[in-house]
Amino acid sequence: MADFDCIVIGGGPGGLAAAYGLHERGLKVAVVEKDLWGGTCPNRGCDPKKILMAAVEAQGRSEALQGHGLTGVPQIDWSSLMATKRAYTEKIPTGTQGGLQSAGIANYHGEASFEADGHLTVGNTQLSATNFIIATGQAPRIPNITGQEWLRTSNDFLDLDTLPADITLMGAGYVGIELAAIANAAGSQVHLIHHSDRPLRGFDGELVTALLKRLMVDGIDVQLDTDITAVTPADDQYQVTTASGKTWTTGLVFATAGRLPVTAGLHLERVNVTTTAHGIQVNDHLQTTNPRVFALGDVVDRPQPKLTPVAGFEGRYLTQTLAKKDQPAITYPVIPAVVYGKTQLAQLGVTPATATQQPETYAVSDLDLTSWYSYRRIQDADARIKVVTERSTQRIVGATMLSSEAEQLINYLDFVIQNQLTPTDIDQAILAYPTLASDLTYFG
Ligand SMILES: Cc1cc2nc3c(=O)[nH]c(=O)nc-3n(C[C@H](O)[C@H](O)[C@H](O)COP(=O)(O)OP(=O)(O)OC[C@H]3O[C@@H](n4cnc5c(N)ncnc54)[C@H](O)[C@@H]3O)c2cc1C
Ligand SMILES: NC(=O)c1ccc[n+]([C@@H]2O[C@H](COP(=O)([O-])OP(=O)(O)OC[C@H]3O[C@@H](n4cnc5c(N)ncnc54)[C@H](O)[C@@H]3O)[C@@H](O)[C@H]2O)c1
Repeated sequence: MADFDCIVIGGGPGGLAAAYGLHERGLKVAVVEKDLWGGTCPNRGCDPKKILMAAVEAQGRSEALQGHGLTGVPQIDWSSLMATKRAYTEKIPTGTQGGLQSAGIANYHGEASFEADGHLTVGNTQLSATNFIIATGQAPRIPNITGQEWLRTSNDFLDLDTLPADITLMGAGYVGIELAAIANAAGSQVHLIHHSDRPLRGFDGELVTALLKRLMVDGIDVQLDTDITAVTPADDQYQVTTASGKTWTTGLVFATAGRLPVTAGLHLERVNVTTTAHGIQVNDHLQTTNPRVFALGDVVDRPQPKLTPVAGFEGRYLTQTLAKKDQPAITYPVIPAVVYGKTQLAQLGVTPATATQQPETYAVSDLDLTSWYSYRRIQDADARIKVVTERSTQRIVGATMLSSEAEQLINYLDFVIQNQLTPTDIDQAILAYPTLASDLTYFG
């Protein structure tokens, strides 16, 4: 039986960060992956989505400049956009596995499961280790409705040969809103259906409403407080039925109603690793209820958002924890979150809602950016930011924004917050003008 210092289960961004880090520190490491090497983000998540989004963003920029120097809005050619995406994603699994092989990290392809004596089985191979890291991620949740077998997922959307003329998305979270933006830009009639009155609960309510309004202006049929109860085949399409009895016919229906931790098949009960409905239970050292087994990334039950940079941060943290004893508990820096599209919703640090509840501690500036040079130049009609400052230090501690530049500005503000910079500190640098970075001193 091959024996290792650490076996990482799951070859996604979190597991790989841990595996490379432990290997660099001289530990004998193996990684097990049951499906695509590289995991969700580069194969069927962030990266392929953002390749499709490049065309969406370009179209949005062009639309904004109609009557301001541009004529003609570019149309999306789905098959060539998908070919561009595939040219990227097709190389990911072999490239990722090749990287492990070149580095000398043992890698096994197959589903890992624990045995009662604590070793791991992958197919016919038995492996043992001093420590294990579970980094098995999440998978799309399929709601329990009549006709649930007809529901597609984001995995299917991101690999569609042809985009139907009409699609329905069940759930207006990150995935639902981003896929709606892509399909809408590519010419599909999109029905974005959400079961409550408030999608994206972690984000500022006013800016979420402004984002949904923009999606509706773009032609998306956004229905809130609507429960889809059945999806049934109708010729070569599907009939969607809601709890109120409303029906419509659509080309495909996608479950975008959240994701669930992937723990089935691991037999965690055999090694006394406890799970909750939200994932694997860990302490503040990412240690599970079995002291030899750790967990990180999307599969963990913790309050931080399930994002690639968070999984990578946890992988690097575990690298230190397993290589050295007596490491402090994990503490997270501020975590930026972005919902991508023609206009992007981004959030970081202290939220306006929290700040408003503590008026002695925080001040909130709600700024309409549409007249600021950076946004006027590109005719961004949505641009708005809420900046949270700490009264005692006058430092920025949080920001929520909507604009076609939000994905960039949020990272500049991340550096400002993380390094506790004041406008005077920022003024010490000469920044290229006129750019988003040269606006930084204007935010307070
Ligand atoms: C459509 C979509 C878009 C997204 N966009 C963004 C974005 O723009 N930005 C962002 O930060 N995040 C985004 N995310 C989230 C991001 O993909 C995840 O947070 C990230 O991939 C988590 O990394 P991970 O290593 O924890 O898990 P994963 O990347 O999911 O990797 C887990 C791996 O474990 C493997 N595995 C599972 N069980 C076993 C087993 N028993 N044995 C062996 N292997 C196993 C799986 O096959 C998988 O490859 C997106 C997600 C989706 C679905
Ligand atoms: N841009 C990004 O960084 C990005 C993009 C995609 C995904 N992600 C990550 O992946 C995670 C999962 O994304 P997601 O969009 O699948 O989940 P999500 O939790 O963000 O959104 C799912 C939404 O569907 C709703 N819902 C649940 N059941 C429903 C039903 N029956 N009908 C209609 N609506 C229903 C939920 O209330 C929720 O608001 C995110 O939380 C995020 O961490 C990030």
